[in-house]
Amino acid sequence: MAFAADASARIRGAPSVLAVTYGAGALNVVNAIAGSYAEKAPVVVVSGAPASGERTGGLLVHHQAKRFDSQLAIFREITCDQACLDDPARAPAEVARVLASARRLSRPVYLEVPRDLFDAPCAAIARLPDAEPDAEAIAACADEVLARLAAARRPVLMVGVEVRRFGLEAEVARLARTLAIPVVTSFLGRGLLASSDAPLAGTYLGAAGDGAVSALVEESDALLLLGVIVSDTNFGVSPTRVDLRHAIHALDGCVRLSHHAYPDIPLGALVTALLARAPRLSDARRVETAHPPHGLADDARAVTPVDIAAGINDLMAEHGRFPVSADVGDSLFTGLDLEPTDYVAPGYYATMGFAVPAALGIQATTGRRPLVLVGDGAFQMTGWELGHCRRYGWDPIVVVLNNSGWRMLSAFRPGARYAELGTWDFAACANALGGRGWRIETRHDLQLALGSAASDRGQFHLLDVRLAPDALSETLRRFAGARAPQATNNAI
Ligand SMILES: Cc1ncc(Cc2c([C@H](C)O)sc(CCOP(=O)(O)OP(=O)(O)O)c2C)c(N)n1
Repeated sequence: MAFAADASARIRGAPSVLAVTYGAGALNVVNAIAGSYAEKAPVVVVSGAPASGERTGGLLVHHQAKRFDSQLAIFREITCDQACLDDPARAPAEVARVLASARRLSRPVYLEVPRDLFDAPCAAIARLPDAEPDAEAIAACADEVLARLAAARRPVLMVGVEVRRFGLEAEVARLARTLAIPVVTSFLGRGLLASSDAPLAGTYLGAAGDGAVSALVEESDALLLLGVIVSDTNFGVSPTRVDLRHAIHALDGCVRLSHHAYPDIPLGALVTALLARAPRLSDARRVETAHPPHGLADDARAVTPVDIAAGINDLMAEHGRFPVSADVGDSLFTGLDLEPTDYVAPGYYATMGFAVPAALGIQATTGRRPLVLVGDGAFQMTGWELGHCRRYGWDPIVVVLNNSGWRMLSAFRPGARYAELGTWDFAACANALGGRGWRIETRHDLQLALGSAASDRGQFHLLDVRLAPDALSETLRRFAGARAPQATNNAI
């Protein structure tokens, strides 16, 4: 359920809490929290630990892997702040410090509580005030950024995940409108500014994306990256296409310009300073990008990923926007063909198993009915969490892209036998888990199942969509084509 806590933090834009048991529980969430760290989801991990006296009793304690502090050492690597609350007198200040780090950096944190101290009395925990940034440094930084943009012939703004994590979308849309320079989103920032009138040109996917958007970014002589994680997936597998020496990169509270940097510049303070002095630099208009697919055909033809996107877009046009959680593999790329909606997906850390528990976290903490896009391989890992739905009244609509294998891997290495999974009958399993299962063979089946699921509340619906092994999304085809011929096993 660590993915559930992660998705809840993402979609609410606020920290979530994950309580785990020492050892087997805490170490079981390491992969998910590593993904939270990589993609800046502020999850507060609270773990039990051996009682103070047990550490000197001479016995190994059940769940202990190596040393008593091995777990803390592991979580130091995947959280931005930590505390072991073994002294009630110091605990309030330590918890306040750790929670302030989670808010300031939008990254996971770790609290460990010896089991004999869980109900030890201690003083109230005061919320630490946000640190005051240096106004002079921020002004100097904003002036230099704007001077760079004004001197450029082709300035471009790219917005990324931190704009969402720090709730800056409205301010950044205003900044984009004021500067009137072209704006694109990174892969992880997809959906940002979608409902604004900012001069948005689309989502940058490098060699795998829209050629006009890629040209805008790659030919820019002043690329302002606001809150963008510079990774291979965000830069379309080919970082060499973008010369970051000409870029201005604001991430993790630091602004880098070519070969120098301004430390301690919170993104919100930078955006405010830019807004206060931004001139109109161009006359860019919103670019009408290719409209997401609609109009799922009602016929007996086999389903393809673009049909799934069209069917979901039709459904949202009729029933309103669902929050969507997508897993890695072609689910992630099919999600790019959806109309803009709240969308959580591990687009950079790219772990499998995220989407189903993420959907449960969304419904548990927002009350909204989610829609899930997940491959058969990823469903095999965590799809069984759907068994919790009946007890809590959750009713996600789960679309399984069942192509009988790890198609994202075989797209890069055709014929790889390790990618073959056989065909599992997830529809039959759904009924046993307390939901309604649909075996989808044709586009008619898909249209019927989506409409029925949307009209039936109170139970989850699992649409087991049978796809041909070579039925890939256009984006995955381009991604696979974009990689060098000696593609590695690890797709992204
Ligand atoms: C926990 C885990 N293990 C392995 C991987 C590597 C991997 C991918 C990453 C990206 O390297 S994509 C992928 C296949 C996913 O199969 P499925 O869910 O059926 O989706 P599809 O058939 O659409 O590919 C794997 C195994 C991963 N991302 N996460």
